[in-house]
Amino acid sequence: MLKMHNIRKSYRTDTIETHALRDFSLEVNEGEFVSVTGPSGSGKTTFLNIAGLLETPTGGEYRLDGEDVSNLNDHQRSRLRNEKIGFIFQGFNLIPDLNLFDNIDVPLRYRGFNGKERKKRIEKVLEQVGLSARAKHLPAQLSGGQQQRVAIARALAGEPRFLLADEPTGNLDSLMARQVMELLEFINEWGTTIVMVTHDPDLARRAHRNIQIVDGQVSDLHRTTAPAAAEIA
Ligand SMILES: Nc1ncnc2c1ncn2[C@@H]1O[C@H](COP(=O)(O)OP(=O)(O)OP(=O)(O)O)[C@@H](O)[C@H]1O
Repeated sequence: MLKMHNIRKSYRTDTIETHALRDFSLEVNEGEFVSVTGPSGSGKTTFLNIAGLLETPTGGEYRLDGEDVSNLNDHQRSRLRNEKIGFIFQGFNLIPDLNLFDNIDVPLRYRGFNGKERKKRIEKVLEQVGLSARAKHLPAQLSGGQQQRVAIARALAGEPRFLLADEPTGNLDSLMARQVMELLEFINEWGTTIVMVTHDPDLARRAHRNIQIVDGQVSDLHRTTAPAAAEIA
């Protein structure tokens, strides 16, 4: 599903060039749940941003569903991103003035779904994350864990095949973190491929596979259980 070969990403400022990713190669199969760990500054977010087509690599090849997406223009990348990829961030990124229903509605409007289709999708995902009764609440009226579940619902409403999560439990206490992790595991069982960056070793171990990034490279591939892709095939 995701195949990166010798990806490089450098950031250049006036005085210094930082090599955030160096000869970074990785394959993620359809249906897998992959956790990504590594020291601060090792390139985890850079990898996720390239995987999610938010940034372009400086070099190397990236194939998504068999299509070479290494050199797409902004318009092509945002079209593919909207079609295939959902994002979850540490800070939830909800719009404070909009209730839950309307927060989830924003990307669906952008995608051009009609009102009936949007309502159907929003009700479905709110039910999936257990927050149907809260549709008219504002984000500030929810706990951190509930806000993250809304952010997950918003990502799911677009029915992405691929969900990218950057420290999704970083702002949560351990109970809420576990609940969010359980929700991600359910979503993965329903068929969505997940790549999750985390600093939490317990959560990282619960994925099918953990990848460590050190100095911009994959340092170790360690499979903890059989991949979901093999179960699906
Ligand atoms: N926009 C940018 N401009 C310049 N340097 C950058 C930029 N984004 C990232 N970097 C550098 O690239 C390297 C990798 O950063 P990245 O954010 O991917 O690390 P990370 O593993 O996600 O770190 P953390 O765990 O602290 O979030 C770091 O040295 C960082 O300073």
